[in-house]
Amino acid sequence: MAGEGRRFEIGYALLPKKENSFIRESLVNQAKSRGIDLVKIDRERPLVDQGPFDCVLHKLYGEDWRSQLNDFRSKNPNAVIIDYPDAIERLHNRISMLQVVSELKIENQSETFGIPKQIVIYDQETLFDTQAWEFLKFPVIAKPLVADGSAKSHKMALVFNHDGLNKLKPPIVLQEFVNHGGVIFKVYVVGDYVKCVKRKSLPDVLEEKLKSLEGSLSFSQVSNLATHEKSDDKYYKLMHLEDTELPPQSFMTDIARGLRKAMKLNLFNFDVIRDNRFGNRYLIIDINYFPGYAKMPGYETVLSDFFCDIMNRKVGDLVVDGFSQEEKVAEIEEKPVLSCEGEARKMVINSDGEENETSIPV
Ligand SMILES: Nc1ncnc2c1ncn2[C@@H]1O[C@H](COP(=O)(O)OP(=O)(O)OP(=O)(O)O)[C@@H](O)[C@H]1O
Ligand SMILES: O=P(O)(O)O[C@H]1[C@H](OP(=O)(O)O)[C@@H](OP(=O)(O)O)[C@@H](O)[C@@H](O)[C@@H]1OP(=O)(O)O
Ligand SMILES: [Mg+2]
Ligand SMILES: [Mg+2]
Repeated sequence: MAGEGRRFEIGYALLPKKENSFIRESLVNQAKSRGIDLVKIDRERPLVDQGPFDCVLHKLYGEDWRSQLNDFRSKNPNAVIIDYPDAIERLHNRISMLQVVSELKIENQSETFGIPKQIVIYDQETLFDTQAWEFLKFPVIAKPLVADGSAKSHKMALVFNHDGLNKLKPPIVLQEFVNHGGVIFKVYVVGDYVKCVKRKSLPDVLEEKLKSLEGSLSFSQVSNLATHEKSDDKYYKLMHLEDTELPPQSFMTDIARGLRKAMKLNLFNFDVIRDNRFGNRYLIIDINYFPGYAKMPGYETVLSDFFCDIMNRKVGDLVVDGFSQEEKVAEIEEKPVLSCEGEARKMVINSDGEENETSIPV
């Protein structure tokens, strides 16, 4: 049970596609058996008139939703919001998304990590001014700058040479395509929990083929295939997914923890590729808020554990409302609320304190 006999109510607000994939009966039942009721938030009614929820779980954007969350927060100061809109917003821009990776410091002797070389292009002029981005080598991937979950924001192009530039529509990020053996690692983070899985990716591109290849190749969500689709997929077999070694778990966990703390987010995944040129160098190419957890085996248990931990304030370095527990503690009056494992925990107050800047550093 989440608490001593007490039940908790978690309200969720998700788009229909997400609701269908995530809110499965198996999850609802498992959470229920552990004292957590998952309740759909009615988008036709103000959030403040509903619940009162102990926690709001959401993946919705826009000003209206943001102000509804703010109202809810001021009326329910003890409720937890997973996650805070200002923290999520960083992931809606492919430059600010990866900035946090560049700033991350992790001590590791055997592996290194980083991001691919990239530049943001706002207009056609800069796009064709190759001097502006001469530090990038073909092939490059052109990604829409905005990553807001729309179909458009997932439309990418692999550009082999100058001819391929004509079809691109700024604002875009041009990112060096790094050969990585056709396999991508997706690292799912749920609070303290970290799980790395393999997925199919784009195949390597040989340098000598670059000139002869047509200008560019468009694609969308190449790694987002359901498991059953993969088994008969010839390409999937060709990539020897089975034979590919996962990156060291402790290394991925360190990166995940670092990102979680820096971004103040609990629910996200990040895409990692292993640079063929080095073998021990990993590049983070994408971070997604509230990804497809249902694709993780046993996701019901992982998520139910997380909900219980949140309700009992047991998540290590609990990140709620955009502040880590440590920051809250430094900033606000300390009030022990729940006792877990013999340790007094601090109450996390939904203060209206200084919110993070919403402007995106590019
Ligand atoms: N720099 C890169 N080098 C090599 N391959 C890359 C690179 N960037 C992206 N890819 C490939 O393109 C795919 C899509 O890129 P990315 O993950 O940035 O897009 P997305 O639409 O945000 O994906 P998601 O569905 O995970 O949100 C990746 O899964 C990977 O296969
Ligand atoms: O369901 P949603 O619309 O949230 O789609 C998300 C999708 O999850 P799904 O598998 O449930 O479709 C994620 O897949 P995995 O990384 O887990 O493979 C990833 O593609 C996110 O980028 C998508 O979020 P968006 O960037 O579009 O907001
Ligand atoms: Mg991705
Ligand atoms: Mg993405």
